[in-house]
Amino acid sequence: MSAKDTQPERAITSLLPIVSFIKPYKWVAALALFVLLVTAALNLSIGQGVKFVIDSGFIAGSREQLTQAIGSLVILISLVAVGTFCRFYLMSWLGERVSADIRKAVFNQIVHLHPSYFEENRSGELMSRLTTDTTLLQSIVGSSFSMALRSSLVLIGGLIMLLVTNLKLTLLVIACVPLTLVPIMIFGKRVRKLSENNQSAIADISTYAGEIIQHIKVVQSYTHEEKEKQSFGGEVEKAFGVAKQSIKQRSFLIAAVIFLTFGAISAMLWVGGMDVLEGRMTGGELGAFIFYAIMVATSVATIAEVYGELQRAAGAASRLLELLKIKSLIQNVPNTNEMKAHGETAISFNNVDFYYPSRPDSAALKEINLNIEQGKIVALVGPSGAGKTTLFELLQRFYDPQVGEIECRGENIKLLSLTDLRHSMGMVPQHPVLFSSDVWHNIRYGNPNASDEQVVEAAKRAHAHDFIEQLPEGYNSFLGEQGVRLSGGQKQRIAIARAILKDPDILLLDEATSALDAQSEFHVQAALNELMHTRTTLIIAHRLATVTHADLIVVMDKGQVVATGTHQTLLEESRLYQRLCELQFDKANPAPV
Ligand SMILES: Nc1ncnc2c1ncn2[C@@H]1O[C@H](COP(=O)(O)OP(=O)(O)OP(=O)(O)O)[C@@H](O)[C@H]1O
Repeated sequence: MSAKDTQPERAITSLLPIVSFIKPYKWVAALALFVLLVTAALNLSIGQGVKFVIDSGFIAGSREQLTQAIGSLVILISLVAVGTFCRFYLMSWLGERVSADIRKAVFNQIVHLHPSYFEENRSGELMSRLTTDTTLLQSIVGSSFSMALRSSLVLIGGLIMLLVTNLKLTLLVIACVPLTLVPIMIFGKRVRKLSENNQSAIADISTYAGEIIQHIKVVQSYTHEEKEKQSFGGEVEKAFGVAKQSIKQRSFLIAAVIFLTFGAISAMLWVGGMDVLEGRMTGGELGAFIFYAIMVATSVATIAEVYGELQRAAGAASRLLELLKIKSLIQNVPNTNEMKAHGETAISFNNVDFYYPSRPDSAALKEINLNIEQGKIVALVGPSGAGKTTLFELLQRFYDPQVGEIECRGENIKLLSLTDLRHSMGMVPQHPVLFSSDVWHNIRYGNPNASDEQVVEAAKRAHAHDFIEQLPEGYNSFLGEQGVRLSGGQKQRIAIARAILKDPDILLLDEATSALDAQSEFHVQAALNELMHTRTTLIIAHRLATVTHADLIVVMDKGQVVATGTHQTLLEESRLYQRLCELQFDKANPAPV
């Protein structure tokens, strides 16, 4: 979201929905508010203590009364200290608790969102919402809000006490209040706008750095280090520029408030001092008055400072709540149907047209009609960009087609529960994803309830057990980002073991054996054969040699199915298939007939 999208009037009110996150802890919040009220009252009563100390102690010249007055003051201050401890603890606890809950809610929301959402929104920006934005809210609930409330209470109480103590001086103070409010309004608004720009500039930085770190080898092999340093430097400087403007406005805000409030106090001291000299008020009254005036001034200053923070948090809150409001485009229907027991047709595509949301004008799939029988091996072949992967994406309901329907065992997949549908399918992608965790975790991802024995058994069937045993710590070795490096074929076999453990009815293979050497290919192919056994299998075949024995080969081109048949029939009937074969097979390596 850009700063432009946020309407100024949404400022503080956009924090309101946070209340629903505080609700579960309403007793903690109520107790914290009660303590806050009591300490604010106690704070104010210190002023009376000051008056008592001056008038009864110093002016009256009585040692006894001075001791008594100081004693009461110490008790008061002790109570304030205890109250402050409780307030601080409860409020901070609430802040941490609420931000933890918001973080969880945001993450829970993100994992269910439709994949196309992530194409439109950069991961760096989402990360910054999870971390920076929630941290801002934590400081709001945990401290800024209580500071604002406490200061408001002290401000009101202080003004009342001022009125009680001396009307004329109070009017002087009150006349100065609008003077302090004007800069708060002007600068506060600017601060809020700039802070939002700042947030999104920081999100840009982290996205940029994340991408470079992820692709560091490409950067180094093209020797683009200097260029990337410059570009990143540019991004950082841009963020600094925005931050600088924001700092300037905030500094102006604070300086103006301090100057104006303390200027007013000086004026008041002068007027009050004159009154004491002329006997119109006691020294204690002036002491108490100054005490209250300082409290009022600091409250106004605190509110001014916190107001800017509240505005920043309002931006964060509106971004987070916007994210929480997004409905996944892929949803379960209210009453999902049970997936039928095995039928003759495992999967069928009926007149399916599909356009990616980012390319609404060009069909990625057009008029797809396809029947895939139970237990058969079906290969999808065709030039790059033909729509093979897209077919897999639709099957798993990462996207829904705009026209036509897809059936799984005779049931429209939109009417099945997403969990049942995805449970029935196992995907082995071309570039398997490993998590930064050990081998156990990575294989067990296919079935979190699997025992160690079952994991090892799956690894053996995937021809992965031997190389896993040779890793530095065997099955306990860390894979993924920070872990040991695995070869493409090894990663593929871990992914196959994962799929074996999932034991799906329908297997989706994005075959990647073309990238492997003969030895790895042999192992991966053997593992795949083990996996395909007794299942309905769809293979995206990049190398025709591996699928010549498929029960059905589907030839795709430009989003359409242009021919279907066996290797032999297609060799006779499909020009495109012939051409693909000619490109891949030669005399030394002839096509099987
Ligand atoms: N997320 C996406 N958003 C927009 N267009 C996409 C997206 N993914 C794929 N496409 C486009 O859809 C078309 C089909 O792509 P798809 O990945 O299904 O082809 P493919 O046959 O699997 O190709 P390859 O063999 O190279 O993997 C292509 O034109 C591609 O550019």
